[in-house]
Amino acid sequence: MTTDTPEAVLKRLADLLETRLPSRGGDPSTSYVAKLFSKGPEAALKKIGEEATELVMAAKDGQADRIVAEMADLWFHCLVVLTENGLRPELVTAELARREGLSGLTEKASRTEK
Ligand SMILES: N=c1c2ncn([C@@H]3O[C@H](COP(=O)(O)OP(=O)(O)OP(=O)(O)O)[C@@H](O)[C@H]3O)c2ncn1[C@@H]1O[C@H](COP(=O)(O)O)[C@@H](O)[C@H]1O
Repeated sequence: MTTDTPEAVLKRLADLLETRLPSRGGDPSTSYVAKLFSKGPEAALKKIGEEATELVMAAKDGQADRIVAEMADLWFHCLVVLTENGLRPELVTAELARREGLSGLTEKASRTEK
């Protein structure tokens, strides 16, 4: 298992995904990610739907190794979508950090009060 922090892994992968963008010369003939980008934004969104469904099935079966593998596929394709939109995983971890200590129930109540 890697000793990197999860954030370091996500940042490194995001850096790599950016090099696969058409604007950075990503080559669909040698790169899965460049090929996905070349198909347009719908392609990665479709993969997210597929991977989410596979994760649900793995979790229902309670198989730890499949849950981890399917979650990795899902996170990976979510990173692809972030990259396509010019966004970074640091924005997502910052948003999660911002929510720390704020109960989902409290947050929901504040929304319905508005
Ligand atoms: N982490 C991943 C990663 N996880 C999953 N995948 C690919 O995502 C796809 C998952 O789709 P499926 O399980 O549905 O398999 P499939 O039927 O072959 O997929 P499709 O052809 O239907 O899309 C597979 O092709 C996996 O190989 C990934 N491909 C790449 N990466 C990372 O992205 C980097 C850049 O990849 P390339 O752009 O290919 O060099 C790599 O070095 C890795 O770090």
